[in-house]
Amino acid sequence: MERNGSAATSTLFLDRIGEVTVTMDPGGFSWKLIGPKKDLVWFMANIATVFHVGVAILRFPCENLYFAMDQFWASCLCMNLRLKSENRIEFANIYAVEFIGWGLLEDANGRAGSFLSGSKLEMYRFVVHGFQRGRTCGSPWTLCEYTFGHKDLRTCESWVQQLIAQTNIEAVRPKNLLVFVHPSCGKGHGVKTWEMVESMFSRANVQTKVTITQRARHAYDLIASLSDKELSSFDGIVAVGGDGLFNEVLNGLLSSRHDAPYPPSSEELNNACKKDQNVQCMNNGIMCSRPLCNGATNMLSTPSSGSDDHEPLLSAVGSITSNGGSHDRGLPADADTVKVSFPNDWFRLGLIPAGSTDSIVVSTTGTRDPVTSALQIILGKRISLDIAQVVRWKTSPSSKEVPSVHYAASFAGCLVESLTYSISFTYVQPNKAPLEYLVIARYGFYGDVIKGSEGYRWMGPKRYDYAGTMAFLKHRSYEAEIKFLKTEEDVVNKKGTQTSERFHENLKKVVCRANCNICNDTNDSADLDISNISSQDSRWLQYRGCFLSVGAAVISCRNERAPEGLVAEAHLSDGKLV
Ligand SMILES: Nc1ncnc2c1ncn2[C@@H]1O[C@H](COP(=O)(O)OP(=O)(O)OP(=O)(O)O)[C@@H](O)[C@H]1O
Repeated sequence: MERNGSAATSTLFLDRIGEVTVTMDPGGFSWKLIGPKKDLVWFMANIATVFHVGVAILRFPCENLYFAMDQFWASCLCMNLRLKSENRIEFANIYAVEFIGWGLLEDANGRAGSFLSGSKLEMYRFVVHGFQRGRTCGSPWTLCEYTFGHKDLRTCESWVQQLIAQTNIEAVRPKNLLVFVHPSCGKGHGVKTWEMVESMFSRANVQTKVTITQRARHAYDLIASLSDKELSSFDGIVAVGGDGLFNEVLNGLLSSRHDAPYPPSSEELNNACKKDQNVQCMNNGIMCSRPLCNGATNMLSTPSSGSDDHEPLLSAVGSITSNGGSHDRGLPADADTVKVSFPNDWFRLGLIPAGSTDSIVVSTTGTRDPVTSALQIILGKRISLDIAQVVRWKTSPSSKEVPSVHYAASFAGCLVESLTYSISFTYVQPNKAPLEYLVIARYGFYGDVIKGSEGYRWMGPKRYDYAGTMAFLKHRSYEAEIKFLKTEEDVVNKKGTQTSERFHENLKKVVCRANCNICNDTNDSADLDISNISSQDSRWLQYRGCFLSVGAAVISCRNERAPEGLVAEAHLSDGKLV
């Protein structure tokens, strides 16, 4: 390899193209065909184009000859296009570089042994595995590869080393991942989906420890039972499946490792209300005289490193504390003393879509493509993902009030059961939300649809349509009271309406058709009782009534700074979180 300033140059052989001059610069590398061969190939390619069109028009009578010529012209035409468009690749578009040893390369005509060079093309070879990004944001990425060769082993090794070093500069790529594959997700293609992308991980030297799940909560149990030492030996966890498997992974990870305080229970809220004379209790007296969820508003709200990509998948949640020492990820050499907690900015979560709806993947990558997601995981792309913490305070007369905590990246559904629960739903917004999210905790219709759909998994994704129709035909409504905290800096949608205003407007449209207790008890003839909870803090609104579904939702818009620490509470009668 020769050096010319910051650029390195070599003469290599490019498979199916010929001898090329390859030049590496700070952003990528490019190649040019050498000498007369280029002209010859260009000449042949252009002649081929003309003949191909001509032969197609005349419908040459001899079919075999026509076919042979057709193949030849087509390959020349294809090469013509490749020569024009693919003579440079950026380091950012390379996901693996592999040395593959001594062997044959093909010449420009696809033969091992060239009529152009007259020699057998055997040499040391390395493959550059790259990809082309979709032309529009949200279109899938496609794989491409280039095999280069040289008779000198050292030249090849030197190129491989330099290319690997360059491709690792842009982002810290994961080296060791824990993978969970749900075999019966979506249309039952979980394992096939993993097999499709598995070789990409091995090519890129990413170790994977794969578990095919045997049952629901398998991933949850395994992750929750990992010691800190075991967990810290991985750079992240990848789910191959749908939103449900991802949420299982998320909950297994955060259940014991997310230390933020819970939002206050309804009991605490009541007490706080009573103590504070200055605060006026309204409706059922549920109110708060102090800022709600101080601790919880810090959860997962650590500012993202500023390196959030705009097309990525991986989430930066979690933190690690240690007693000093370091290796490449900042973990101590003596990992026995490692304590893994969240949030931190090294542990990643990844999702390769194979589910029925794949809403998390679509909302983060913009496309539902396993190859694109696998590439983004390998490249170490990151994005902060909004996570909702839902705390259920069990308030049945016979039981103590025990908080049960769930985390949701898409939505959390609740099932109606005989016990009465009070649920505090806390939504915490990361400081920066570069993509569009809708995070919802719902009770009612959606919970029933999800429960109903599980029995029809054999239908594949259509089970949701079926279960949805059945739930709709039952025509239930669900009683609830919701408290909603408006934010200082509310999200304004494209039409200029604020999220909370729209929420308010939507609620006013709800008409009680179920003759429910809450609406019957309401003195006002309006279907819903919508009031400010506190005259002191007009940001709190309370809604009482019956709903098709109950939830709290925030949409953070692409490239807009979203409100921080938005908190909503839903006190549900007869709800069980699923
Ligand atoms: N081997 C398994 N057998 C049965 N259920 C499983 C298994 N592995 C995981 N599960 C459960 O199946 C649920 C749904 O899985 P997943 O989300 O992967 O697929 P999906 O429901 O088809 O997709 P989506 O959530 O996108 O609609 C998960 O919540 C998980 O708990």
